[in-house]
Amino acid sequence: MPKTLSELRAGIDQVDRELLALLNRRAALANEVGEIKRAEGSPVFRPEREAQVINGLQSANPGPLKDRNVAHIWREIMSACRALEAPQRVAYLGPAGTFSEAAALQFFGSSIEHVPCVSIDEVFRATAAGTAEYGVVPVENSTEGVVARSLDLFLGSPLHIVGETSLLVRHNLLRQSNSLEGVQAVLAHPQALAQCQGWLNNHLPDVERRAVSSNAEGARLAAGNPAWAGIASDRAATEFGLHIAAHAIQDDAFNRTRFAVVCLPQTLAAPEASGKDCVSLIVSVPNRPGAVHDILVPLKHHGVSMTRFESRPARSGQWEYYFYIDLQGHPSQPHVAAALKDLQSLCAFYKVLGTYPLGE
Ligand SMILES: O=C(O)C(=O)C[C@]1(C(=O)O)C=C[C@@H](O)C=C1
Repeated sequence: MPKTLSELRAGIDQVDRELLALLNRRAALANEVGEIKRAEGSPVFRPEREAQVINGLQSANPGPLKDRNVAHIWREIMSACRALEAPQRVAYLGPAGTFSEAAALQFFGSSIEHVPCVSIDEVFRATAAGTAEYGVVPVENSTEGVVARSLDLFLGSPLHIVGETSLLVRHNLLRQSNSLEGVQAVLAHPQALAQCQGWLNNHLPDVERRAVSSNAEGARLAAGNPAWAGIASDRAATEFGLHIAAHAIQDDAFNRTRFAVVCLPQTLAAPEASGKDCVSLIVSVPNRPGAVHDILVPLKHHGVSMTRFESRPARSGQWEYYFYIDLQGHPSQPHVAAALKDLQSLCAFYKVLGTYPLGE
């Protein structure tokens, strides 16, 4: 005899009570961990431990819950437990409703103190000055390429990278009404205007495109003028009380942005190995033939995979470049340590930006 709806709901109520008791037991344990950390003066946030918890649960997950939902749920549970130990202040490019805020929430969960900043420079400054313990900055977009300002700021910054997260960026056209009739200007961050140019050319070809400091700022302005539209996230629509006049208008359906999580080394030292890690470096090589080729040789020799290789002008006027390199692995692994040592010996400039667990 199949169970009735009310019997099934009674079953769910029972499980929820058990889950509540278990979650509170977990929170009490985290509180005790917090006391030990306070006594030791060690950091509350431990990204490698959180990565291990999630990886372990995903490997043990019998379903029917999907692995990515398991990750989501436990990130929130750990965020709540972490906040009991001590709330973490996180800086990002604001205002509320930006993709940077969404990335901060995806990485840290929702139990954080928000420190919205007016620019990427300000995120670096606020984090270096201790106004925030952590900063979240965009580094790369799958349609538009590198976020040059972030890469340039890394060069002279005391901050290092302790984590990464990537976000599927879905842009919507937001305005006071839910039609495209009468739009006279579209206001958004230049990267969003670029990521939606095909759609704008097709649907609003003669409408002015106006660059503003962030997509959330465009949405805020569109909320005050019926002839203006913004390009921003679902969250921004809710935040500013706007309609979504067109959904997912980005030209690339799989448009993703990668974000780096940064902090001062004294806030959190380089995370220990989680099993799936990455090392980010900035190097420059002497200006001579074959120098760029030579820095790849130790990687091949020691069997280390390179997952990223970007160049930025060194601004010396000499056609010199800084190379931003991501390697797979952790310096505690002998083959990675050996490759880094050989690589360093070939470089005119060498800076480890960070070692951290690979993000989602
Ligand atoms: O294991 C710890 O160090 C904890 O503080 C517990 C916990 C968790 O909730 O599992 C919370 C915060 C840390 O970032 C890592 C894990």
